[in-house]
Amino acid sequence: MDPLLSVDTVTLQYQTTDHLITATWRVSFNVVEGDRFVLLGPSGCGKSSLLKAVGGFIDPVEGQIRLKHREIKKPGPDRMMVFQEFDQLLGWKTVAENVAYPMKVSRRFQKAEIPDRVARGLATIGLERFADAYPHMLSGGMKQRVAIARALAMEPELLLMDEPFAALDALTRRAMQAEVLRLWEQTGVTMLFVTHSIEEALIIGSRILVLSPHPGQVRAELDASDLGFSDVGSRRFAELHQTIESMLFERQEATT
Ligand SMILES: Nc1ncnc2c1ncn2[C@@H]1O[C@H](COP(=O)(O)OP(=O)(O)OP(=O)(O)O)[C@@H](O)[C@H]1O
Repeated sequence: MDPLLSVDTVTLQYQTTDHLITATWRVSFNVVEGDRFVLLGPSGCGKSSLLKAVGGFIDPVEGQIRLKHREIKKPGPDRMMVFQEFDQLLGWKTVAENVAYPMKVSRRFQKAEIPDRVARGLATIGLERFADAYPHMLSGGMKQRVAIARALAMEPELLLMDEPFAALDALTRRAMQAEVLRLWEQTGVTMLFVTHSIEEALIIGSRILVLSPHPGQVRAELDASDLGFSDVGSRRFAELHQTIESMLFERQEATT
């Protein structure tokens, strides 16, 4: 299948005043339409940097990133990002205004269709009653649902999610994972999802790219499309969990 996103031998670096930091080293992977593609690896292995590069916020020093064969050079409304932080919503705008905002700014849709799109977006995440509420009135989980609805309302080619549930309590996190899977069933949106939780990767991901510690290099690409919520605790889930754990652990031991 023709890839929607192709990341080809991408090296990412940051130049600080004293150091040149290599975040990823020659990372390659392809994401096809409808994938729930997960980038998994320990803290500092360059997962967020890769997502930012796909978002068009940083340029590779080596290699290329292409969306539908076109090189990514800058951010665009075809790639919407959801972050970990609860403060990604605009605090002075209501929930409905927050969802409408990227649609207005990007002019991706006709002005007249925006209210209807906002209403549908809020209905899909069950927050229509909170359309006029302000972000400070919402729980962390609700804020993340609004951020996801806002991104999905743009009908992006690619939904980029950077540890979106890492700051939530365990129960809410579980509920949000189920919510994302439900939204994926509903919309079929292609997702690129960053996490350092093996369990989350196995629940959310149809494919999992395991990255080595800093600087991030591809360790393996695994198929987890047959695993979901109902498989947590199953033998296959435990085996794959163990396989990934030893990959990450072995590598860490080798570098310490
Ligand atoms: N703006 C920056 N300036 C300098 N170095 C940076 C910058 N952003 C990230 N780095 C460095 O690049 C490396 C990769 O960071 P990155 O945040 O992409 O990793 P990560 O896998 O997402 O980690 P985490 O799970 O902790 O968020 C790290 O060594 C980090 O310190």
